[in-house]
Amino acid sequence: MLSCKSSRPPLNCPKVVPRPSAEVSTTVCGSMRQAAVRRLSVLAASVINSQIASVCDSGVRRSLQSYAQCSSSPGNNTHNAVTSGSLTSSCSAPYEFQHLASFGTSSLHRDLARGSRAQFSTQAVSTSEKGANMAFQAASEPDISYLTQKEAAAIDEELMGPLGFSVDQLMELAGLSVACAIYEVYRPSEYRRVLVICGPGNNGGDGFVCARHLHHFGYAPTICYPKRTDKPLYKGLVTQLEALHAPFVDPESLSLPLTDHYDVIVDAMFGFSFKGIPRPPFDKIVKMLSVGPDTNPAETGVPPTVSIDIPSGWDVEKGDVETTGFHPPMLVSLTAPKLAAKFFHGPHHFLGGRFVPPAIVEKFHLRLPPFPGTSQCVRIGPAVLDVAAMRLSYEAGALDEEDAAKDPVEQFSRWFNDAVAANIHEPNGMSLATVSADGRPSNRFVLLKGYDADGFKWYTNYGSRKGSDLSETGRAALAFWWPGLERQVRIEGDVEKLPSEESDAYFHSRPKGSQIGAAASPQSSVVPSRSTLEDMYKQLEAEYQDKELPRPETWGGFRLRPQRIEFWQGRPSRLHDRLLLTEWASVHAIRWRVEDRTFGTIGLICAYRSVPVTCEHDGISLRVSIDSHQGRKHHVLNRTPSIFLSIVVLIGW
Ligand SMILES: [K+]
Repeated sequence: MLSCKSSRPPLNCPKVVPRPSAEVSTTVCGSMRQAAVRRLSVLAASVINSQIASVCDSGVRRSLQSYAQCSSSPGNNTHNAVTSGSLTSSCSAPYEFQHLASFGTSSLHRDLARGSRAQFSTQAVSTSEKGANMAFQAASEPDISYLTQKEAAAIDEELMGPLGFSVDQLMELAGLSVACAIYEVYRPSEYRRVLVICGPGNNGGDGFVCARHLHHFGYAPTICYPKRTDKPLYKGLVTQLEALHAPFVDPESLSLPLTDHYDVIVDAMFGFSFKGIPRPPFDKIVKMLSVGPDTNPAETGVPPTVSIDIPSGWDVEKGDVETTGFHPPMLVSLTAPKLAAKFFHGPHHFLGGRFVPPAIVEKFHLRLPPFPGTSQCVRIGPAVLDVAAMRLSYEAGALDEEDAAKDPVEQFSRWFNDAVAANIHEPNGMSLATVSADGRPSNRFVLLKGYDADGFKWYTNYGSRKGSDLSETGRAALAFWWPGLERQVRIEGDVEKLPSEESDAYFHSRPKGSQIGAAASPQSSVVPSRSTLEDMYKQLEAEYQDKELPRPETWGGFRLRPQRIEFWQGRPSRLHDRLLLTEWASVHAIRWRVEDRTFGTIGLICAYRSVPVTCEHDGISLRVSIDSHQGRKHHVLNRTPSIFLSIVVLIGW
């Protein structure tokens, strides 16, 4: 019997955690990493704006391969490493997150260590390098109108005059858009306590509306409203917030460090009608908030500030001419940015107020970016290149083994239905990873077209790269990513072609346009021009106008018979839930068994939450007992002695 007690520091300990040793072996790789990061930043900006394939040159590929070979982050964390930036500064990540890279050895890492190649596309058939670079330029210097103070007021009058809007209507949409923009950058999981400072005019009204929506989004807003008015609109907005039990505080009670009480500040003091220098009591508040966009809230005591329409105290056209020193990291311009916004250099600039009708656009010759989908706000200005700072806390749910279906296809079905119900865009989109006979991996997104106990199906051109990889090796891996639910499903197994009758039936169920497209496209081969493809399409369209198009022999379905299915649910601090089911064949039937939960997770829970842990083993199985505030939990792991050893090392670490 072996017992060990953990004595790790609590989670909020500010201690800097050394990077895991395998990652630290970077004296040689350090400069390559920096180069990779610089290039990745440019690449990331291009990803945001356009298809990127053609800008990823061989140098980037080499740099990234170097990085991948230097790092030892666990499985999915290679993705995390790229997006959350453990390339540059793993020590700037939250304390508990820094530890995660210490655990586990992923199959991806093993594959890379064996010398397999990481996959990067270097060529795109349909995207020119020039096109991608132009898209990047466009994002850096947005083609957008900036308004003078006079124009802003004139638009206001036009909206509320001939165009029939009321002030509370516009205020509602403006405040909602600010709340939505805040949610994009400062999630309530980390920035729950919001101080909204409201001025005497409509900018202050936007602040009230924003505060109300923030409440409904899961934040805890507090209001500072130094100069009250008796106007019914404002009294109503105040009453609405009081009914939500939002506290109101006096300006005198505000003092540094504001970070003790608030995680983010909304500056709704003055908008486009501001003139001169802030008068009391706003002068003191502006002074208190006067820190640059890149300063550290822990040092200044000022949480990140979001300014509505204009950073308060700034001249509406000339910016911070009074040198208030107030430079918030986030600005939400309404209707269109005012000239002062040209002097805003913070990382987050959004446009809100999705209510500008074409009559205003025409009359004032406005150039405005389109709002995506149903969004109330759109990011403008240069894309954020601080990839290291991009991280979300996963809080959408948990996956408990006891709640999961025993049959993985049934479990997949549950999650797939959840994804459909959650309105995830194309929930049947999945990445399909294949490998050629000589070990070159490749990956792309395709659409799942059916699943049942026999496997997961999709259709493609048999002559494509994936088609030939699958014919050569007969193996593939699928991955589904459902962002709103923070869930991932990974499926690996053997692949076979579907019977031709099944491919025929599916082919003829497709819209005629898709059938012709499949027949016309010489998949994965370079075509002289797009018009060649279009000509071929038109020719087939004419030929088969009134008759059935036969399924091309080169086009059909595949089925992956799963051998491993992993269900992954994101959790806070990267302590995700994973449930891995692997197939095992008994004499009578194929069955599934649940693999052990990630050892690292158990080790982490013990090590970083300072929970008492006891381990007992009898040579065949290891019983780990953990005391937590929810009671005593037991985990039994059936593993070989070497695995026991590593678990014991993890727990004792
Ligand atoms: K403001």
